[in-house]
Amino acid sequence: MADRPERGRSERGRPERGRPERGGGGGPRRRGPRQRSAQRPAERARTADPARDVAFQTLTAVSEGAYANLELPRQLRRAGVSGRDAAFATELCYGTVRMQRLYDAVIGAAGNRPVDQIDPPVLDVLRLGCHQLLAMRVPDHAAVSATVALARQHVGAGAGGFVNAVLRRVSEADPDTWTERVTAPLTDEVDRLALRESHPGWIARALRAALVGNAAATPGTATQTLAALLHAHNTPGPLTLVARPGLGAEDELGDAGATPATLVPTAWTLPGGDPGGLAPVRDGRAAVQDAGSQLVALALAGAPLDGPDEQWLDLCAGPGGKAGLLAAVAAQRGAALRANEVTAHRAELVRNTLGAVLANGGRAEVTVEDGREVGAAEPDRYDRVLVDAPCTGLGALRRRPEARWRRTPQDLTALGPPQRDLLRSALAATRPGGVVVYATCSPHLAETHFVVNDVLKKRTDVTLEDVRPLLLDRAGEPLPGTGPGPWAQLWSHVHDTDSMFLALLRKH
Ligand SMILES: C[S@@+](CC[C@H](N)C(=O)[O-])C[C@H]1O[C@@H](n2cnc3c(N)ncnc32)[C@H](O)[C@@H]1O
Repeated sequence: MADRPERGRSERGRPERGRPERGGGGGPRRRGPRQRSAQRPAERARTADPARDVAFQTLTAVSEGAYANLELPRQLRRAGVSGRDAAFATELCYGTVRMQRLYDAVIGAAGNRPVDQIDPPVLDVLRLGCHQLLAMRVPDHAAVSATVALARQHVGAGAGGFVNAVLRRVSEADPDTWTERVTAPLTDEVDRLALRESHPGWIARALRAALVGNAAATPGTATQTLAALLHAHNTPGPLTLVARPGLGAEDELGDAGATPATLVPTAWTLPGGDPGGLAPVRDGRAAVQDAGSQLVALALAGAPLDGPDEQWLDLCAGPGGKAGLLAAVAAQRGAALRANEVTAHRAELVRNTLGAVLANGGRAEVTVEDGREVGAAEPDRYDRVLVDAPCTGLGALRRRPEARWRRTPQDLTALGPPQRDLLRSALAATRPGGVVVYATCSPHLAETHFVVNDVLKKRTDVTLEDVRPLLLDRAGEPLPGTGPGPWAQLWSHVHDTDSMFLALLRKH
């Protein structure tokens, strides 16, 4: 059993972890006076507890290229860890991966050596120790001794001694002092902020440009707003479900304790627990889906249209989240959805997602083709087309803890041409009078404004329309804070969604 105090009770006046103040951008939590371990080394555990072991094994797999959101459930199952221990392992693992850059700076200072001179497994153990000491409500003595046990079990007694020495030094100062100490040498304000909130500098600068470019901040307020956005990436988001319309999931979600989200008509918020255990999720009438993604699908479905409204296309559909919602709405209107995906195994996921709509009499088919060729193969055919383009995912960093360390500026160079080609193909596949929604789960200007502007350059047959009136909350009111138009940018720190971008184009 992992050591932690009762839920909701703050240790030594520490704020509730995982729910830091918004907008403060304060990095790790502020804490009261330190506790020292009364344990002698001989009394310390020699093997790690299962929850910390799961976090360590997951971290090791993530360092080797695994995705935390896929690896962690596997490790939890393997170790038979569930309930509160699973929640502890999840926070420890996700938080450690997210805050890695800051913790490495702290470890380097406390260990008096650069982290690239520390063996990777020892470094992983130290990072886990830092997260317990600086951001979780784990008493210092428990954090140190349990983490030393982890080092002994997985690396050896010598590593245990080193981990003990470094973590004891870490425990001698509070989180704010450490943050101040390691960021002080940096002279640039954005660099300091990036380290404090544990993001690569290039991502922090790109997000700052996106905030200004979408009028979500002025050059004068950009750094403060950026602090709120980066901080949101380090804060677990709500557990949001979609109730696919017309499939009767709503009552069951309500019975299971979910509440209707105000932001989107189809969204429900689950206070906790395993959504996979709910019957409507198991049979595909509902699913876990970010509210921003739901808004994108509903915006496409809600765009006004003259003439026929029968053929809908999702050009890049895998793994099928938006296709699932589109198919349900299309079925209510007697329209058919074609969900296309270039990767066969992702197309299979789309097929699974569409099962519930098909079983209910909806019309949807899944195709496996390069979306860049669909426009030439089927010109002027579709009434509504979604291009949810492959992108860096810089708007979904809070849901993908390791993504910020994997992405590079070169990804933007590689993604630019297919993003443009897919949008061109979508326009070719759209009938005159039909609409295309171009969307990304990234606010990076190179994947959003620049793509749409480039494709529209020299084209007189396509107009960019204001998409903001199509972003309606549950009460039917337009969402505030999405920018000056005509496109819209959602923000994690404002809307509590992924930072999705969407633009509405109409072909004439
Ligand atoms: C952002 S994801 C789409 C997410 C999806 N709409 C959802 O809501 O679940 C982009 C998808 O585009 C696919 N893709 C990449 N290049 C493609 C291409 N040339 N043609 C079709 N799909 C492509 C990727 O495999 C990936 O599944």
